[in-house]
Amino acid sequence: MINSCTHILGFPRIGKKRELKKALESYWKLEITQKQLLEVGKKICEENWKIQSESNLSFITVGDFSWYDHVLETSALLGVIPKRFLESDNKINIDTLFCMARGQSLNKKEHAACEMTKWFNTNYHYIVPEFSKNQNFQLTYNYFFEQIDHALSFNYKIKPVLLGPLTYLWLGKTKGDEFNKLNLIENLIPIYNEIFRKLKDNKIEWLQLDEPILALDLPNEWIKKFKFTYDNLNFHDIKILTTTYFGSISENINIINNLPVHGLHVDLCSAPQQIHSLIKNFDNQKTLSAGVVNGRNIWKSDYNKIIDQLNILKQSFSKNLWIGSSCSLIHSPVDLESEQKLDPEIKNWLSFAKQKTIEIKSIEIIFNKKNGYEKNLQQNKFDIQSRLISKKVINPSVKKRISDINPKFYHRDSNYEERSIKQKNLFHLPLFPTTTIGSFPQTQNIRELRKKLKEGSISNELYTQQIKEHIKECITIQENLELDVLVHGEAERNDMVEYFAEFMNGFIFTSQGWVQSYGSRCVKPPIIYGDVFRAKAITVEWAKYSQSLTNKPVKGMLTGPVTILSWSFVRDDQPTKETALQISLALRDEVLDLEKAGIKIIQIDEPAFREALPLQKKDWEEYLSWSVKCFKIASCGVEDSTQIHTHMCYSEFNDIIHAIANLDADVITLECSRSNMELLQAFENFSYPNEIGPGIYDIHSPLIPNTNFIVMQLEKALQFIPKERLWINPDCGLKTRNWPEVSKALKNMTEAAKNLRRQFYNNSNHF
Ligand SMILES: Nc1nc2c(c(=O)[nH]1)N[C@@H](CNc1ccc(C(=O)N[C@@H](CCC(=O)N[C@@H](CCC(=O)N[C@@H](CCC(=O)O)C(=O)O)C(=O)O)C(=O)O)cc1)CN2
Ligand code: MET
Ligand SMILES: [Zn+2]
Repeated sequence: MINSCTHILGFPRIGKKRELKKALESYWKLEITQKQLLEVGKKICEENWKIQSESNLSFITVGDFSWYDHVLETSALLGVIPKRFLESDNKINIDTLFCMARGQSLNKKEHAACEMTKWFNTNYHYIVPEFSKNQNFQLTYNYFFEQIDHALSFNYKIKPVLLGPLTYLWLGKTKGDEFNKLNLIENLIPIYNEIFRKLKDNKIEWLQLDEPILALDLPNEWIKKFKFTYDNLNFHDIKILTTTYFGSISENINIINNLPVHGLHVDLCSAPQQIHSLIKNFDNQKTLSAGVVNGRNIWKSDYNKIIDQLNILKQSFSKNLWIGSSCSLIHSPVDLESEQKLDPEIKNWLSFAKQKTIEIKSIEIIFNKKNGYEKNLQQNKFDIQSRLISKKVINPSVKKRISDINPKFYHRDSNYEERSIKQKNLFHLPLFPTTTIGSFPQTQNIRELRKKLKEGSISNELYTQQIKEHIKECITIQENLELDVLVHGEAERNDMVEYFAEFMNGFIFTSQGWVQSYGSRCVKPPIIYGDVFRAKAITVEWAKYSQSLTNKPVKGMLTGPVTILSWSFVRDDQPTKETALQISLALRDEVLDLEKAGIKIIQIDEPAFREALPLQKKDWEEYLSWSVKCFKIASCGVEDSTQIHTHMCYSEFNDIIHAIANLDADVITLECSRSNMELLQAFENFSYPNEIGPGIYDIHSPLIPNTNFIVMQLEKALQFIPKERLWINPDCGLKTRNWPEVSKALKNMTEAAKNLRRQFYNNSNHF
């Protein structure tokens, strides 16, 4: 019989009821002790291992838990702690991690948080390792080994997981001096060897070493370093499973064959076509782990399809063919059984992390025709079929509208130069107009109101009235701060994607389907199961009300099509771009309704625009062609004088600057404060034609930027952006901050704007 070990690449660590989130936030507020926090973490690990053990997986995956982020956890393990976060005794503990992630403002000096960015093409964010030129690596933080001891105390057969050395380096950034971080590999190898030795002491048989960068278009020097690195690693007889995910490794297969590792994991969900090159080229003496259960969506696996794939692989990999999840399950919600209110028909099509773990074992049973397999297979066939024939999915009138789209839908009447003149005459904004990105603090008070509305303990009328009070206060505060373009603050929104989805047909919502976004912050991605359309106006009443409170322009605030799509669980029964077009039309309806209601500035956020870019360049053009078109379908129906803003964050924009320009938004506001305005270089090199508001302070940290700092940031920005086209704003929405922080920070921001205007007015003949 085939040795088909079963395993997952990682399990969600937030807990079934977001226990970790709650514990972390209480700990940061000093409401619980560190001991209590550690206890919560321990319980979650135990629960996760129990799920894997009860599913009879061959291995229990250990080391996937982290307090804030697994890359940060790896930095701590390897001793990559920027000096500013080190105490005099050089000791590190979980508080060090939290300071790095959130910025340090203890009783001493304030230190900026480490940079945070998107994990490959997902909505998960990791803390970017910071390397100094003579970076010293050392094992100083023991938590990885503590997890292993903890798991071993239950006598589980475990498979620890660790980020591989090259992927770890790839994810980091050099700070200070410019140097090639790849050269650090030589210092890093001994530390990994020390880790392997310690694992050997624990009698570990297999180690999962994640090298997902093998699925990217890697520069040659990085490819070459794989052989060198792995030849110099001393695994101490531990078997290494090199894990890849989110794409195909076809291009790098020969490199992988030559590495002294014992197995390879591939993601057959994101890149099923690589199966052919694996059969042709992958060394069949090694173990192949087939990632067949999709960690990135919530649909029940189609066992028949998967068994077909496994049967193809069996012909070549008859000895060691493992069955696993495509990637870590951190990207899917924890447990479908927590959902009590889902439409039972649709619920039967779904599978969350716990169910996926069970699916992996079922697939193994079917594949090896073990006792009772037929019943399992029959039931699955029936469930898959029920979705295919369901009347809930298809809507002919949506299909008709899509076929009616013509080029007029995606072009503004005039080009930016002409539009900008009309807009300047309409708004009379000062030089360096100040604005914010949209959301203001989502206070406990606001969330409780919504909770009560959901439970039915307050009426819709009362809810609306109370939210209006919050909006009013928010507008007053912005007027007092002398901001130029106001927002309503998004108090009525649970989340920028979930909120819009709730008003569109074709979506359903979970009540506990949380997925970690960063640190303690989670999102509850909506599920797109059918054709999407907007039944009625979504934001118009709120926008009209907000605009009625002030003479300054209030931006209408929408989430863009690519972002709604990317931050939802999407259909796998039609091309993604088809779903994207449907969402674009729904948003176009909303944009036009806002304009009709007298809203003259409309922001369409696309923070996921870059994240959704395929990982391999060969797929970029196809993506960019439909994603740009979708944004334009949503935005281009308006008059020249209506100003379209967009906002993007947490990404590197350099490589897609052309596509960003093609969106033809009148104004773009960007996150770039944690990366110190670096990315503006691209906007200068390319001479980005429209207006830009580079985020001038980091809203994800509780630290308050002072006026001098902001002026400095603006001066940096002015090196890249002409003064006539520079806006001033924070780098993202303010919903995670509290009011005292926001008021102080924005006060300093508007002060900085005034300082700068004074400088320019003094130097100019016009004033
Ligand atoms: N979908 C999405 N992805 C994104 C972002 C985003 O905004 N949305 N932004 C970037 C990441 N940034 C993020 C910033 C903040 C939060 C965030 O604050 N999430 C909230 C949950 C937001 C939410 O849905 N809130 C619900 C409330 C859900 C809730 O916790 N309710 C409590 C009760 C209320 C209370 O007592 O606090 C409960 O049910 O127990 C609402 O407002 O209605 C959290 O983790 O705390 C998430 C991501 C990139 N990806
Ligand atoms: C993650 S981008 C956030 C944009 C949204 N308008 C906000 O201010 O929260
Ligand atoms: Zn943002």
